[in-house]
Amino acid sequence: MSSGDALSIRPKAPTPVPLASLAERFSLEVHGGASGSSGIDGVSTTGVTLDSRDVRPGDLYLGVPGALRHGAEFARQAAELGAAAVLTDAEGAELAVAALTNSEIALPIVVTSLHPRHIAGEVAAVVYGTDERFDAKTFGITGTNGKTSVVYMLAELLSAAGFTPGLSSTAERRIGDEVITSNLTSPEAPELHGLLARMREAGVDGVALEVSAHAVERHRIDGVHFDVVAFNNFSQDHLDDFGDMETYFAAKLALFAPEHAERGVVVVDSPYGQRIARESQIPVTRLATEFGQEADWHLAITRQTLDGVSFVLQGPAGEHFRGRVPVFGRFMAENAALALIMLHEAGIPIAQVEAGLDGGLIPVYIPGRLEEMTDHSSDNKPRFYVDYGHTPGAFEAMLEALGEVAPTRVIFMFGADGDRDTTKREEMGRIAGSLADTVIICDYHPRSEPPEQIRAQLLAGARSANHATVIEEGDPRRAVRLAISLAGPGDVILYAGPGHEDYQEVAGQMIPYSARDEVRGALREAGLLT
Ligand SMILES: CC(=O)N[C@H]1[C@@H](OP(=O)(O)OP(=O)(O)OC[C@H]2O[C@@H](n3ccc(=O)[nH]c3=O)[C@H](O)[C@@H]2O)O[C@H](CO)[C@@H](O)[C@@H]1O[C@H](C)C(=O)N[C@@H](C)C(=O)N[C@H](CCC(=O)O)C(=O)O
Ligand SMILES: Nc1ncnc2c1ncn2[C@@H]1O[C@H](COP(=O)(O)OP(=O)(O)OP(=O)(O)O)[C@@H](O)[C@H]1O
Repeated sequence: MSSGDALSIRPKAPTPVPLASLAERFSLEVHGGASGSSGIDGVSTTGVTLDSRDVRPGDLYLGVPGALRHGAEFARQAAELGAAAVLTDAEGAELAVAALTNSEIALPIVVTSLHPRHIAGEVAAVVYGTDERFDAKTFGITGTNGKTSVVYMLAELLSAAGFTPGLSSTAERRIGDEVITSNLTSPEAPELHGLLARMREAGVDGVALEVSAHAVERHRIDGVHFDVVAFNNFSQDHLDDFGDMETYFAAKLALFAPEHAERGVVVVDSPYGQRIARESQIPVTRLATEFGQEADWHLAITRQTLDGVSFVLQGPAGEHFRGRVPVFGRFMAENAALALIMLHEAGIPIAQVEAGLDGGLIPVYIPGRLEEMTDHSSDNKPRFYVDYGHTPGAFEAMLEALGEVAPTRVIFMFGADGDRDTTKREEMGRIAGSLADTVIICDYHPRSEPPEQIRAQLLAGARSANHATVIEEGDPRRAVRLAISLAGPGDVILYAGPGHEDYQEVAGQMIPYSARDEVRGALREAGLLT
């Protein structure tokens, strides 16, 4: 269950780093504190974490102040798990001393005058050796929808070009063939550098990282030097955290700066993309998917069906690529094109990628993104897709894409996150009600909100469209079976939200629930899957 309770990924053979050298490099003061906390001579560290529950012996535990509590309060747990020292701020030093009172464990406490979160990435990069000494080609993608898809496209194309890819996304962290389920989309900086160090040990030489707006704004990518970063699109999401669209946009724009990356690639179909291209502090190249939009690269869709989309990509110096992805939706061609251009900008020629592909087919598999559950072995059966989309922009992109590949009817089922951005719910409902034929509203992650309250907002939006048949069925298990019962030959059922996830968060409980497994089981019950 990806509830974030897994221990973070670490290198298998870290190199100890003397605490004294970190103290000098980051101007850390040794805290005298109460009796028992010892000096730092002879102390070295082999790992970094800001979560006391994640401490391994020899770790430098970062006591970080947060919205709910100060991490230094957990210094005793860190000590009991074998931390070599605590790095925190002045307030945290007092809390750590208090937490360690009457503890037989003497733990050095070093103090920074900065916010501990603001040096976490650089400290972790030094401890793990993932600073400038990490020479893998490193790519980052930000935007509201499609980041995970682009990350998987990047990994597939890197592999075709002869690289050993590693990736970090909302769905998974992948280190060569090793796959770990993710908790946060973008892990905290210490975990990210531990992951990069593990990747280097595994011979990974091409890294694709999903970069959420939170990651940039909350220093989670500090210490990472991206060869190329990209921006794909921007629409409403996460206003619970950023408050307004301009603040959310500024968090993404901040990635296009020399302290983070060398070069950028920007999709300039939208005014937001054009703004990134204009205001970027690093050189950018532009991709347009709409005819007539001024750009360096141009994408044209040549064919699309439910089984995939074919496209042609033209570059500024005559570069030309004819390709296909086995997932429907013109935006999936855009995701592939963006990944191709990112590799090109990092000095990996399109011809080198092409040489590793069979006739331009990019055999990408993106867990829980328009992932087909049926086996479409015969066209007189309905098709069932599970997706991760949970924003108005994603709903519009998916449903418009389905409209272009003309299934007979679209049955669209979804819910909405509790305790997150509530202002996008009516719009999600309205878009669904406008573009689908039948809408089934069910529960997703209610969290601490009453599920019927969330459904009511979605229902209001869906009914305001005065178009689709709108049905309420709170239990997603029953909603899946209802959708299948309503579907006829050639119809498409699209279940948006849960994607790859294997849990449902209800009133503080993480209930095991995999939408993909549930759908496959229901399809077998209905004789639609062997
Ligand atoms: C808004 C946000 O990003 N909050 C993150 C932040 O919380 P915070 O700084 O307020 O920390 P806190 O919960 O008060 O805890 C303070 C400190 O005590 C530590 N602690 C806490 C408990 C304990 O037992 N031991 C311990 O050491 C914590 O690790 C933390 O360092 O640091 C915490 C520790 O790493 C994260 O768990 C928490 O993510 C929360 C769960 C979250 O929901 N984040 C979401 C919004 C997020 O980051 N989403 C983005 C975007 C996804 C997308 O694009 O859709 C993502 O990248 O996932
Ligand atoms: N380029 C795109 N433009 C618009 N919508 C897209 C695009 N790519 C994918 N989508 C839609 O958005 C959904 C989410 O895609 P994906 O998980 O790749 O995005 P994400 O940005 O990683 O989401 P999150 O940040 O929540 O992890 C997809 O399942 C699809 O419906």
